Amino acid sequence: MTPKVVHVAVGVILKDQQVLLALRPDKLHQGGRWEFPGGKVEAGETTAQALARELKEEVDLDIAGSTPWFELQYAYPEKTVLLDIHLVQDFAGKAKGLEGQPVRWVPLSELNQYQFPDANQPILDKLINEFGR
Ligand SMILES: Nc1nc2c([nH]c(=O)n2[C@H]2C[C@H](O)[C@@H](COP(=O)(O)OP(=O)(O)OP(=O)(O)O)O2)c(=O)[nH]1
Ligand SMILES: [Mg+2]
Repeated sequence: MTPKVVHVAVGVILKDQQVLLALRPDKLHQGGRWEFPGGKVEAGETTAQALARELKEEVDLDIAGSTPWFELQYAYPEKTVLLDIHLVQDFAGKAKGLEGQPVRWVPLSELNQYQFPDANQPILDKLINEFGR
């Protein structure tokens, strides 16, 4: 079987030492874990375009732009993901879970209380290193 890599646009949305998290529904891959909002990049889209679309669809935010931060590939037993992680610090709107999912602004100092998808550890480490205080 050819290993397929799923390209995912991930938004680390920061405001006042807080980051926006959303709870993945139980039935989804890595369900029951808190994620950085985002989703699969579709054919013909740039990562930035995919991210803007996903953030509007999932959490009702309008983003003015995003800054590529880093990429991370991770092999789950069932699929391999390429997380293309962008920072978002310029946005409008009030975050709400448009798909019925809980969303929460979480202080960076409290991130250790949340369970994330297995791939996410490097994102958390880098967040604390670069933005924590
Ligand atoms: N959004 C997001 N996805 C993550 C994170 N960490 C992580 O391993 N993933 C994985 C879980 C999924 O396998 C994949 C994202 O796919 P998804 O199913 O949420 O994609 P989507 O929003 O386009 O949803 P759908 O239209 O396919 O239902 O990336 C994260 O922090 N945020
Ligand atoms: Mg998604």
